[in-house]
Amino acid sequence: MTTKSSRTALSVNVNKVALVRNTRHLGIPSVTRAALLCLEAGAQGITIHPRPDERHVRGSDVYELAALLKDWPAAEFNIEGNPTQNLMQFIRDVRPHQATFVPDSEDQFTSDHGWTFPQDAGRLQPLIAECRALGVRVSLFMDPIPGQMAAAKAAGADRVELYTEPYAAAATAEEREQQLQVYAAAAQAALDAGLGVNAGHDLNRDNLPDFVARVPGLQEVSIGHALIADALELGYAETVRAYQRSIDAGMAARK
Ligand SMILES: CC(=O)[C@@H](O)[C@H](O)COP(=O)(O)O
Ligand SMILES: NCC(=O)COP(=O)(O)O
Repeated sequence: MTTKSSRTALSVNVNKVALVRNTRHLGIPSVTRAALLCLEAGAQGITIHPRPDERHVRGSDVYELAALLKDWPAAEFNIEGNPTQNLMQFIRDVRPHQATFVPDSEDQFTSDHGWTFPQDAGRLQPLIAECRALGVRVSLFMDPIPGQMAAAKAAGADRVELYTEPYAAAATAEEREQQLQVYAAAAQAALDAGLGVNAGHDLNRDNLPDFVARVPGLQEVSIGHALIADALELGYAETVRAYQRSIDAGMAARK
């Protein structure tokens, strides 16, 4: 359980390093080297989303990153995916710290919605139970709807990951404030249900401070697209430090 002073962990999603790597048969940019440099710079975890079509992260990346992270016991490995597709074999094989269940179709452009209860409960419960029996924490990718959180807990989840694209897409200060209130209410409902709170999708170093400051109990943010884009300009190490500064600014502003 996080306290007011608990620090929000940064988990770097390296999907987009793999996307660039896959455009040639040269093995560069290296996904494992990107993860190593981010960990050395202070990232608290690595996230991947090995999609069935292997458009970016490939099965081989999963095992290579698992091997790397064995040398980083303080860092967490978070594997995302749809447990009714290819995710569960990776979870059984490498037993990451966390499995994040995402309801994506195989050909989905990107993740754009969370699970829906009670409709999804029946097929998720046994898969959640299997992960937990393997010692793997389960986080469910969810829209910020307070009324959905108790059902996510009842399905056996440990945490929810709040889908943050609607927050990131806010075009005005008023819209951002409205969104912050939505996410704060959803996070509080998750906490009240006994769930941990993660968040991700389209977060960046500019929208991160307000989110960290206002969303209660935020344990982890997983960030990829914007962070890797920044790393193309700043390098991995300086980028991770910049995102840690954004998190620190949000922590300092917590009431
Ligand atoms: C679940 C989520 O929002 C992201 O973690 C996801 O990994 C994005 O997938 P792409 O990198 O394929 O857009
Ligand atoms: N779960 C969110 C994630 O891992 C990365 O999302 P994005 O920062 O690439 O949008």
